[in-house]
Amino acid sequence: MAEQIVAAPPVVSFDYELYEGDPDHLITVVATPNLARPWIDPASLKLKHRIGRGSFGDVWLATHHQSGDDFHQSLEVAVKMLPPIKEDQIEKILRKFEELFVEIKQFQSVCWLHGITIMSGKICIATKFYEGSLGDRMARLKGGKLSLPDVLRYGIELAKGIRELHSIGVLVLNLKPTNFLLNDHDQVILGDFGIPYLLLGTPLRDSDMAFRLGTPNYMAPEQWEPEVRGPITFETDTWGFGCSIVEMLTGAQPWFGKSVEEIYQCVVINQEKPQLPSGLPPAVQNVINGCFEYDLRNRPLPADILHAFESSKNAVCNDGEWIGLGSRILIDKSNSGGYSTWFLSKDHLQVADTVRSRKALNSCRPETMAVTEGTVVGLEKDTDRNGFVLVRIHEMHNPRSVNISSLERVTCGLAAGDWVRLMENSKKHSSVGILHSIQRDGRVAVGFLGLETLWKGHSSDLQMAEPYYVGQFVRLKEHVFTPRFDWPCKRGGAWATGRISQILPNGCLVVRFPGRFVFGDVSNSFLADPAEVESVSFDTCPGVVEKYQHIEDFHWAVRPLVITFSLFTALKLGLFVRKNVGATLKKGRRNPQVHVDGHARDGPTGGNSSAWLPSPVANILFGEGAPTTAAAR
Ligand SMILES: Nc1ncnc2c1ncn2[C@@H]1O[C@H](COP(=O)(O)OP(=O)(O)OP(=O)(O)O)[C@@H](O)[C@H]1O
Repeated sequence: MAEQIVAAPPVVSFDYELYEGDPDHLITVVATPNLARPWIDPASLKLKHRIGRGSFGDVWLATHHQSGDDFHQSLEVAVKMLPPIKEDQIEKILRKFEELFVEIKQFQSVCWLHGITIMSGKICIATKFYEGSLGDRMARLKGGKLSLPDVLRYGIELAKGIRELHSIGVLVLNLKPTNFLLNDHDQVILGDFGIPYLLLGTPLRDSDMAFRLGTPNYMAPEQWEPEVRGPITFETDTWGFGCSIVEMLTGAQPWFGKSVEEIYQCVVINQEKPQLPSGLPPAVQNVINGCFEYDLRNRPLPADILHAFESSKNAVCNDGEWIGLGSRILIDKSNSGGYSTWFLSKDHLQVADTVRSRKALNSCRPETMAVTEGTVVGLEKDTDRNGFVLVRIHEMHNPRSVNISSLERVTCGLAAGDWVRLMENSKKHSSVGILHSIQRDGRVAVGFLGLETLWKGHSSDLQMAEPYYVGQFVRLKEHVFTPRFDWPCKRGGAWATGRISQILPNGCLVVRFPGRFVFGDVSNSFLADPAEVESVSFDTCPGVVEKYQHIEDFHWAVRPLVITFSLFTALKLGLFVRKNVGATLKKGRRNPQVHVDGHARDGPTGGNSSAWLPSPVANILFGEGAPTTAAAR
């Protein structure tokens, strides 16, 4: 099959045209093959030797020979040979590459692409050969780290490269110093233009590769299992950028020395973050800390990073220490409903926008909805930061000045962060998700469990869904027999009830079961599809028994406590009854007319109390020597 594809490659056109070469060799006017076509004849590529081996394939130094009627050219290129891909997928990758090729070639901070070919059944991507990478440079330095001015300079160039790729919808997903190449002007160039993104959704032959989408030490939490903990978005690259900056500043790779499983445990399960060194300009410290937010929506975008790095560039003196005041003040998330500065600055309000008070993120905390619905009629300066807007509220004469961070834009009845349901069910992904963005023209991006990337569509495809919040009790719906994820059962076999401990950006619920007792390291946390669960509360529990059972869901200790308490109460009751019965019996002996002869007239308050109790219970309550009817006689 691969041979068939090789035999029928995209038509190689050698039309002549003028071009301006790669950015390092500007305005070299030559006649050259048609640059809009990425296909390279494999016979024109000669591999010389391997210069590196990465998780996404080997890199070879090669010579690319090109010739036409009146030109001949031999160029040294680097060839990235991708891991084996299932044959029926190769054409798909080639097409994807062709779509990106022309656009990527216009970028200043992304490696110069020569083209693509297939050799020995493997996809090979030829790029300009650079002298080395930032990783190589760092390895040669004492301590392996760069000075702060260099980190800021390279950081700015990198953020620009990432922003360029994002502008055409490409995620890099593999940001790390060995992928940052250096050009002749000591500028950093993105060596990986998004190969993991190119391979996204492509079944690979190597099962280990299929499970990850990047280099573990630099991978964001959602990158490990994008369908489950995703989606992967532009902010996924922000995490990788933060890891690279930490490595440049400290000389130590994040999670160095840990196995892939250990890194997964640290990043995904324990939610740990790489440690930043101290003494950084506050703006840089804020933005890099923001890169390690677990919820990707709270992370900054490359534009925010550029802003912070550029504002700090001039505040750094020669010895690498920073001078002067930092720029942006970090909003304490605890005071802003769980939203970071970066989250809040992603949507800029405009005059005529409909707004309402912002609810706390993933929380049911009752908010004072100061603005249930209003219209923005005026903006203050710096509206993307921490400014104020004038809002006209229905039935209020004068517009009110409201802090921008306490408002959310409502379009077609929806605001970013709302729970939404897709009108048409899909088998592949959950029907309930979280709205990530809504444009003023109604275009939406939604995170759905089961999808690796954001679902894009129109608000008319969605309807509001019941919101979930952290702390809420949930149980699988009755009609769900085979849930998407494992879900524990109670003793009787019914689904257990758990409590939401976290909500992932795709709506996936992390549910803990405090009512279940588990030994040792056994996890008591389960994932759940929001479309498969229903809320459980005292109000929804129909009877007393159900209400009591719901109390047991709060903590596994409730049942043993209740049993102990019941036994204790029974014991106390027994002693109380025994005392009273004893007194009555004594009275009865003194008064022989009291006739103790049978069940009908005996009762708990009269005669021989133990007579109406089964003898074992009587023994427990009154002791072995308790008087039975016969003994009494
Ligand atoms: N265009 C290039 N010019 C010069 N050197 C390159 C080029 N592309 C990659 N390299 C170097 O080749 C080596 C291997 O690169 P490669 O990207 O395969 O490995 P990696 O970065 O460790 O892994 P990954 O496959 O995850 O990207 C690196 O040291 C890198 O700097």
